[in-house]
Amino acid sequence: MSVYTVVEQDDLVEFLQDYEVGELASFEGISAGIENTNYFVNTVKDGQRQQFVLTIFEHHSFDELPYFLNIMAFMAEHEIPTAHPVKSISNGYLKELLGKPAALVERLKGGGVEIPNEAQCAVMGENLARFHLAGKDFSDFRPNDRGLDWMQSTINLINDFLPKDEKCLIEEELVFQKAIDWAHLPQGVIHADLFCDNALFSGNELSGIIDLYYACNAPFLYDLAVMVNDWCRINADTAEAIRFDEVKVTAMLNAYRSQRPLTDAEEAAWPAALRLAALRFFLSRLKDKHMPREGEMTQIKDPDVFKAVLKLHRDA
Ligand SMILES: Nc1ncnc2c1ncn2[C@@H]1O[C@H](COP(=O)(O)OP(=O)(O)OP(=O)(O)O)[C@@H](O)[C@H]1O
Ligand SMILES: N[C@@H](CCO)C(=O)O
Repeated sequence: MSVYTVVEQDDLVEFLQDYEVGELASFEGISAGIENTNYFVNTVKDGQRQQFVLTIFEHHSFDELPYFLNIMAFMAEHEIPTAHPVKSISNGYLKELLGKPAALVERLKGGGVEIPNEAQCAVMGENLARFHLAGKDFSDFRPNDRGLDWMQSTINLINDFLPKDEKCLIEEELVFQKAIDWAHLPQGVIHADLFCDNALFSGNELSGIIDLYYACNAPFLYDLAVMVNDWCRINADTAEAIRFDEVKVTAMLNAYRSQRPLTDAEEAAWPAALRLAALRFFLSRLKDKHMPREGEMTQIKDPDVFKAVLKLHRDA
């Protein structure tokens, strides 16, 4: 259960007094998710039930959160399905609760998908392109803090924990990636972590994209590769047997291209983007495994999945 910060009824009643959301009716901790504390919060305003998600940020500082909350609001206002944060009376979207940064956001309908179908992959491709296009009018800038510099410092940090084959694989891949001209590909606001557990669906309808807390400015193509690597994978009992479902890959790419055609340079860089996206999550999962943060839930995300994905793309 990922409720690191326990909220009592009195705390919440007091917190909600700074919002125009009516009276607290009920609340309940959310077990999914590993980074933050999340609660479903139900209120009643003018006789109408209203539903929200309260997030207490366990790792972000007060300074970095306005960027993410502003993107969520911006995207929701530009008809990209995302959860709109709720403005408090005194301090905009960001508040403090029990000494930590906290925000109340609109609760979206639907649930996560475990094995996405072809139609859902297409919906995600289309909506990611719309997200990228809408972001062109978003004026704030945030560099990618999971880019090549982070990858290099992460491998330096975890080097001693890794078997030789993993070290070689990562080091070789970093040399390859550093030689790619990423800076000249189309860039803008990207989600950067759009895995299956960060989108809520009702049937084949996308109700919303969540967890925008890695959003940053980076090449659009990389964002698409992050998504293909998670949504279009066919998992197997062993990581070595992982494959890709080419029907889903094609559905996702074509739906993306229907909204924002890829440039020739992007088409050429696609195999490298798939590798870069695999490397990023291989490294973060290795770091979480070998150097877990203190107090973090140990819901291990398997690094071997992305090791296998990286090797698959390198061999392709
Ligand atoms: N706006 C929302 N509407 C409905 N449900 C939500 C919303 N935001 C989060 N949830 C639910 O809460 C769960 C946890 O949220 P989330 O994935 O953002 O967790 P986290 O700990 O903040 O991040 P991470 O996934 O990186 O660990 C989601 O799986 C989803 O079920
Ligand atoms: N989506 C990431 C975790 C959150 O960033 C992963 O599956 O490794």
